[in-house]
Amino acid sequence: MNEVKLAIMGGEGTGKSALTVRFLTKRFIGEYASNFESIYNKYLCLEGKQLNLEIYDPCSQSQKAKVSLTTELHWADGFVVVYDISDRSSFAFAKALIYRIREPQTSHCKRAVEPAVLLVGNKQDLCHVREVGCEEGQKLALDNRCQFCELSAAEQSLEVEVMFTRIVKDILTNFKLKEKRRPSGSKSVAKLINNVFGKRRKSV
Ligand SMILES: Nc1nc2c(ncn2[C@@H]2O[C@H](COP(=O)(O)OP(=O)(O)OP(=O)(O)O)[C@@H](O)[C@H]2O)c(=O)[nH]1
Repeated sequence: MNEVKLAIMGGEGTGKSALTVRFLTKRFIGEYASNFESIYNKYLCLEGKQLNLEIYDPCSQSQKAKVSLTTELHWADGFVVVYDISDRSSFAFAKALIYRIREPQTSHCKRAVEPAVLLVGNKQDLCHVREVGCEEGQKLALDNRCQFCELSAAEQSLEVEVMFTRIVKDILTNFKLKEKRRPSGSKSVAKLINNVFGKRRKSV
């Protein structure tokens, strides 16, 4: 069974828990305990594969501390980065998180394929007090090789499910890419060893 690890990141109060709980239970519960972090498990069947999806929902901490992301970058196969469309500062924080995730990978962890990222503008139901334009979110996502959507955890159960399915599919695509790269890598090492020892044998 494939293990898929997804981290839900974003500023305080952007709706990370609301999105996670909506996906897991199809319900919107107004308030969530925010002083502890959780890892949820969900079994899924996607593209004919059985998956064990682990979702990491961090507790609210100082935004400055969370932008380091060191543990998450090593743990997660993909990220959902959430901001609140009615709160510009949460968009600035989402931007900082995305820049951190997209930093040259070798500087913080070695990956064959960069992690999948989906940027989410949550609380679309508050569009009458919108502070972040939809096109700003789209541009940030496009510039940083991320998927993008706007939705409302409060009002849209189906959209939330589609959003999670999209990021999990992207992660599965990355797994396939990694698989493709691995055999060719080992082949070239084998070829190299063969070349070196083959030549030596010939010259004896
Ligand atoms: N109007 C509206 N409110 C929402 C939506 N999603 C979440 N909220 C509210 O926003 C507040 C914060 O939601 P949480 O899910 O606790 O946000 P969080 O990002 O997990 O918060 P922290 O863990 O404290 O960082 C709560 O009062 C939710 O009811 C939404 O789509 N629309």
